[in-house]
Amino acid sequence: MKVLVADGVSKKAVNILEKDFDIVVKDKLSAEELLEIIPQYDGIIVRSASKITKEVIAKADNLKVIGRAGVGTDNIDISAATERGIIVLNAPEGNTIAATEHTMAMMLSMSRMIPIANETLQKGEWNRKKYVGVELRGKTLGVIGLGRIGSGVAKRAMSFDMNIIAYDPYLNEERADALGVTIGSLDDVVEKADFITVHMPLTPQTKNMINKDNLGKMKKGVRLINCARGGIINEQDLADAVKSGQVAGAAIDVFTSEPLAEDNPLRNIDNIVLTPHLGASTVEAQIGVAIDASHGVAAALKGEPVSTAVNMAPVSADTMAKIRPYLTLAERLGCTAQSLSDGPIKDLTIRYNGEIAAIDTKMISIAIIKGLLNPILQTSVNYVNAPSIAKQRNIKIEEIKNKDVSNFANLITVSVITPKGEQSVQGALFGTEGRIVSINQHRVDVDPHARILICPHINRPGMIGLVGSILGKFSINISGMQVGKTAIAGTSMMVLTIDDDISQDIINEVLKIDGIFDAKLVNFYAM
Ligand SMILES: NC(=O)C1=CN([C@@H]2O[C@H](COP(=O)(O)OP(=O)(O)OC[C@H]3O[C@@H](n4cnc5c(N)ncnc54)[C@H](O)[C@@H]3O)[C@@H](O)[C@H]2O)C=CC1
Ligand SMILES: O=C(O)C(=O)COP(=O)(O)O
Repeated sequence: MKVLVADGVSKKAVNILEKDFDIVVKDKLSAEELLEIIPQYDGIIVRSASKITKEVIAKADNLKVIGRAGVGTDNIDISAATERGIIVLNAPEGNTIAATEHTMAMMLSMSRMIPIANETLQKGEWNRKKYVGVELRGKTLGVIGLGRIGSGVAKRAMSFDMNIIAYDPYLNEERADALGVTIGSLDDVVEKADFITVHMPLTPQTKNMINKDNLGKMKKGVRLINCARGGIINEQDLADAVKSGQVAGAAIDVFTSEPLAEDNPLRNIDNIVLTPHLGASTVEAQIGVAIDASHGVAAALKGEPVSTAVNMAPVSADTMAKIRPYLTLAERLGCTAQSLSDGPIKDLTIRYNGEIAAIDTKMISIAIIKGLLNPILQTSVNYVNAPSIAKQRNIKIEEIKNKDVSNFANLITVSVITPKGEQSVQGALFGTEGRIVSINQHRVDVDPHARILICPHINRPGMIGLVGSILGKFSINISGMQVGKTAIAGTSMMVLTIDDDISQDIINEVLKIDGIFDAKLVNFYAM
């Protein structure tokens, strides 16, 4: 598979990905070139420069994953990607410190007028009177958006003896208390703060959140910082407020249009400090986000779940550690249930018994659905699109959890109903190894790998030999065999593990044997 590493993402990404994939690096990529080359790629890693639009996604016939080496995914059309089953993931933590420190740098350089003092001094102007700044000590800093970066800024500002007032409608009180900040409304922040810094994504709610109306309500001489996203503070309104003296200074790293447009109103105003979207631009942050994004991309391309996917049900790292061992087994149970069924599946019931019932099983159920659908569909079914494809196919899904279980520490039961009846398969984890422990009420112990041929048959001597000789005739090697017991009188279940490919003609020969009720091939390679 082929991965495009764009936008000057650190070469660490190449080091990680080149072991398993073909890598092409394009530090500078025009919109036209991206549209032209995207069909060749299975994965892409970008920063904020490349725009992965609906049009790009429409042409991305092989794309399975978009990795964002950074936080903001506003340069990616996530709903278009989700519709095509493309995983979008980000690297939310690697650049937090860089953006936090940049915000502090911007706040300090704005309040001490360092950029203009430097610029004029470089030209030979020794002007100590003109560049008298203000202290941070004792001032109130309003933090809007108290997430990773906002809380880091609050923490650092406290060490400058600033008072913090924060507005974040999604913040729980416990976290605010732990941070030791006062929580207020947006109006509180607007009216009380001497400095205001914004740290939330650009959304319909946050766009133009700071505008001429509330700029007018702020303390005269307020200073503003935006190291989050261009447009949260209306650029024209801010420029006007700085020119009128209502706002004493502003420090802006991000813009409505990047690279900075020639006619951007924030240009050429002495009290405004501008940087070209440098918040994440430290050596450490770029290495961090490249490592995180490329591990995510590698996992996605290998069909494994990704904890930083933004278009999938979110799973914490802690939950992921608990569920990871179950995922392969879950997928294989889904694949087995599909192979056992005759006709379209109408209902899928997933039962979790034992220890597993206590954990968040959402992703395990998605793995089952993925295993169930992948063998029968042309489109690749993954952790992103599996639930919606099941819905489109009118498969009713029910999850039942119960801590009670006998014989096993944990048990997953996958039952499917088709117009021809019900089929069920159970699996359990032994250590980290998944086994199929029952098929249609026949107790077995099967390592679900390669291909298995499942033959319910009459319980009489010689049946295994008859099937074995047919497979032998076609030079099919049997590498494992199990005969399942059941309470159902007179029937047994033969499960043969087969390494080679096996055609329907051979299966038809097996079906002709007197006393063989059925022969179902489960091909785990087709998942
Ligand atoms: N300048 C740069 O180079 C960088 C910019 N960023 C940007 O900084 C921003 C913050 O990043 P993180 O702290 O990592 O994100 P985060 O997700 O940890 O925090 C965002 C916070 O905003 C809050 N929020 C959401 N909607 C809000 C609203 N309507 N009003 C007030 N608060 C709201 C959320 O509850 C959350 O606490 C993002 O936009 C990100 O893209 C991040 C890294 C580098
Ligand atoms: O991570 C973010 O949200 C950023 O804004 C950083 O963007 P960049 O990767 O430096 O183009």
